[in-house]
Amino acid sequence: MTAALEVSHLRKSFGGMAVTQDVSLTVQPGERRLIIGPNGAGKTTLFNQIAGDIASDSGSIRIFGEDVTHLPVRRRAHLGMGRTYQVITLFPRDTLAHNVVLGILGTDRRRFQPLRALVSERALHQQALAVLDTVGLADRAEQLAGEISYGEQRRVEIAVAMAQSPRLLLLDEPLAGLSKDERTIVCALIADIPRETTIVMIEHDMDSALAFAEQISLLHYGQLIVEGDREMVVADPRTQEVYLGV
Ligand SMILES: Nc1ncnc2c1ncn2[C@@H]1O[C@H](COP(=O)(O)OP(=O)(O)OP(=O)(O)O)[C@@H](O)[C@H]1O
Repeated sequence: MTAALEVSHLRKSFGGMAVTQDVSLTVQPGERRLIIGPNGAGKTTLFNQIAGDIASDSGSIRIFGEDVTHLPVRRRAHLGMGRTYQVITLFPRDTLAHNVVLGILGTDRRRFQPLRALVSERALHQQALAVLDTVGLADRAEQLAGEISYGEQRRVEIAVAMAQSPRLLLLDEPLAGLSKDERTIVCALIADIPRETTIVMIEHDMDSALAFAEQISLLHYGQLIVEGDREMVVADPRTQEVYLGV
């Protein structure tokens, strides 16, 4: 079976500091993979390399068999890669509906055809309402993004990423900063994503994401040091020592 994501010997240094070091990782289609590790382990840098937000020093990245190592973010998105960011990226002074429209246009060809975009503005708005409806926020469509709760903003971001029907979705700490109740809602939203979408998720707080994780990779000082199914990784003494600090 062709892997959904195949990362081979990936490296990145910033100013001589090695942040990811020879990272290799394979994620199968439909898999739910959790990437954990202490602060500064290199998790977000690895995501930025996979998504194309930063160039890698060496190594390669394939999604569904296609070598995307040197492709820009937009081309990777067209091949089915979607992502959310650790820091919320919605425009706070813009309405939810308009934020969703911008998200949809991010990978949509209509973005490059202004005349047709005008014609389809109404259709886009309807599409945005449908996207917001998937996360129970259609009735808040005309509210400013900055006026809704942090957990609701997270839901909108995930809905926008899903609106592009990604085959591979990268979620960077989607539970960070959420209250217990908000975490429950966002976890349920992620659990409902169909298996056609493979998910790789970074989460600093392992407990919050444990139910999601089928396979876990532990990153420490830029290296994957433990990898396997949930029970195995949690029980591994290196996880206990490095990550849980016991
Ligand atoms: N653009 C950059 N320039 C210089 N250093 C960077 C850059 N991006 C990340 N780093 C450094 O690389 C290291 C790893 O950062 P990264 O954000 O990837 O870690 P992380 O595992 O995601 O951490 P956290 O759990 O705190 O989000 C840190 O020491 C960080 O300061």
